Amino acid sequence: MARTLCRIFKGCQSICSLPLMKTRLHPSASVLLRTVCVRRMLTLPLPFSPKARDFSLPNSSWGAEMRQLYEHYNSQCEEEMKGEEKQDWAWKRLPSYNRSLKYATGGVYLSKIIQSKARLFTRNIKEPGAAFEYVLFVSKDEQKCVCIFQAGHLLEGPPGHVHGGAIATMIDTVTGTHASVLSAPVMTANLNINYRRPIPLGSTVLIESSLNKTEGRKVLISCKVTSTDGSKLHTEATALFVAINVSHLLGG
Ligand SMILES: CCCCCCCC(=O)SCCNC(=O)CCNC(=O)[C@H](O)C(C)(C)COP(=O)(O)OP(=O)(O)OC[C@H]1O[C@@H](n2cnc3c(N)ncnc32)[C@H](O)[C@@H]1OP(=O)(O)O
Repeated sequence: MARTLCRIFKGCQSICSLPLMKTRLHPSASVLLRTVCVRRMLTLPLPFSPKARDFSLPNSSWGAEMRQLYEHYNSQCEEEMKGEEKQDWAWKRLPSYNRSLKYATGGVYLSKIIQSKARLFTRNIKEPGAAFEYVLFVSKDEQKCVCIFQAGHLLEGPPGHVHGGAIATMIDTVTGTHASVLSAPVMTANLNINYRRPIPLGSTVLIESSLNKTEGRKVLISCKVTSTDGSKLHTEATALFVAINVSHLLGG
């Protein structure tokens, strides 16, 4: 609860700081304005739920392999310590929501209904385990990103195997998230995929993304999808992302 309030407060802080930057107020008036702003924001309906679900946390649908790998990477993640230095860590788990909170109000051209109903493609199926179950970890130096992906029964393409479009979706998600961590918001400009070996439905695979190079606004990434022990190569890909200004998304 305290963390949630802290997140909301931080959001409010940036909003409340705008008028203060432009007008010269007596310090006591500034404090009052901030307090009123924060109180008002807390009583107004928010554009997103303050209790947003983090889909990257384990749920009952996760198989033993998914859980073991999650524990393996999670045990190497940053541990939050109160009042002390944070411990060394090799990986960081990236939380995952079904809506990007930062842009939750959507583009100016979207209707209110679309804005309120829009959900991230990979996180829009309510039944746990039915479609995309995944968690992403990014390395400390951010050169690598690894995703543990369990493909649910709704992702069937060829009988008993995962649809190529679903694999492409996951590759785009993993490499795109990695590129965003490395850069600013990005969009996929180019995605090349070689499908080498089908992925059985219900299985867990590793999707590994590596930075090839950055060139100005361009981020070039390579990616491979393997069995969890690394012995089978299922898919290989390269991707080009271009950093965008968010206004790029507001033009329609
Ligand atoms: C949490 C979940 C994360 C999921 C992440 C998923 C990300 C996505 O799926 S995004 C959706 C799919 N992608 C799109 O819809 C993008 C549509 N395309 C666009 O909006 C634009 O073409 C965009 C943003 C890619 C580039 O446009 P713009 O910003 O004007 O850049 P532009 O000046 O054309 O190009 C910049 C550089 O990239 C290069 N470039 C652009 N497109 C390509 C391309 N397809 N192939 C090769 N190079 C390209 C240009 O040659 C240029 O290079 P240089 O600087 O060396 O001259």
